[in-house]
Amino acid sequence: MSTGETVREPDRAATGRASAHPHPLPDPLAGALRELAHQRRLLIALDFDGTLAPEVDDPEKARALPEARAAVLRLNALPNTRVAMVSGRALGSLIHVTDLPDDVLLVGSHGIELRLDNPDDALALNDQEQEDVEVLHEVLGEVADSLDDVWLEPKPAGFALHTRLASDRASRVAHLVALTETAAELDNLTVRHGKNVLEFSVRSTTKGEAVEHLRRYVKADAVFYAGDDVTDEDAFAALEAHDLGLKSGSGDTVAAHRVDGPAEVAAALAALATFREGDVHEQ
Ligand SMILES: O=P(O)(O)OC[C@H]1O[C@H](O[C@H]2O[C@H](CO)[C@@H](O)[C@H](O)[C@H]2O)[C@H](O)[C@@H](O)[C@@H]1O
Repeated sequence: MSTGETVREPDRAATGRASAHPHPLPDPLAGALRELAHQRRLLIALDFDGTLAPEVDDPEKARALPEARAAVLRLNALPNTRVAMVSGRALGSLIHVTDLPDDVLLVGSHGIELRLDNPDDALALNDQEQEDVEVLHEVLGEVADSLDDVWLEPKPAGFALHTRLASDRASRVAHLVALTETAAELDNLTVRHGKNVLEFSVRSTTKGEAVEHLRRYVKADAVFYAGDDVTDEDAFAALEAHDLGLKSGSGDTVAAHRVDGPAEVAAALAALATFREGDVHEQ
C-alpha cells in the first residue's frame, strides 16, 4: 500500500487551484505526475473496475467514483491529451458503465474490441472462433449451473466465470473444473485470472498490446496507465521510460507507483489534470 512521505498535491500556490480532495499522494508519485504533465502529447489509459470504480457485486451497477469521473472529464478536455479506457469488460458493458463522451477511446475485452475515433467494425469472429465460443458456452454453462452463486457473463469472444458471491469451496471447484474441461475441449484458448473471475477467450490480445496500439494511434510522447488487476500487469509491462504506471490496491505489480484504491487514483488524476491545466495556461 502507499508508503513513504506524503504531500497534498497540488497546492493553490503552485497551480492556482485549491486541492479539491482529501487523499494525499505519495511524494514520489506527486513528483512523477508533475513531470508527466509537461509531456507534449499524453495518453491517459485507465482500467475501470477496481481503478476508477469500487468493486460491487453486480458488474452492471459498477460506476466510477464522482471524483474520478470529474478528473477524467477535465483531462479529456485538455489539448494534446487523449483519455482511453482499457477494460476486460465487453465494449457494450464498458460504454454503459463509463457513460463518457464519444471522444474517449475505448478498449474492451482486454484489447479485442476497440472504439476509436472512427466507427470501427464490430468484432468479427471467424468460423472456428465462433464454434469455440459455442463449446465454451456449453462447458462453462454446465459448471455455472452446477454450483451456487457461480455465473457466466457472456462476451463477444468468450465468457467471464464469476465467483464473487460463491463460497471458497464452490469457487475452487468452479475454477478447477472449468480449467480442466475447457482445456480438454479446446486448443487455442486464452484464460485470464482476475479478482473473483476467470476469463475464457478465443482471442489472445492483452492490455499490453492495447496500450502499444493506443500509443501509436494517438502518437503519444508519454503514457499514464492505472490498473488494479492481474491483467493490467501486461499494460504496466508495456510502459516505457517517460511513462507512469499506477497500481491501484494490493497485489504484485511491476508498476512504479501504487495507491490504496479508486479514491487515491481519482486524486492522482485530479492532480495530473491540475498540473497539465497549469501548463496550458502558461503557454
Ligand atoms: O479490466 P476491468 O475494467 O477492471 O474489468 C475486469 C472485469 O470487471 C468486471 O468484474 C469485476 O468487477 C465486478 C464489478 O465490481 C465484480 O462484481 C467482479 O467480481 C469483478 O471480477 C467485469 O464483470 C468483467 O467482465 C471484467 O473483465
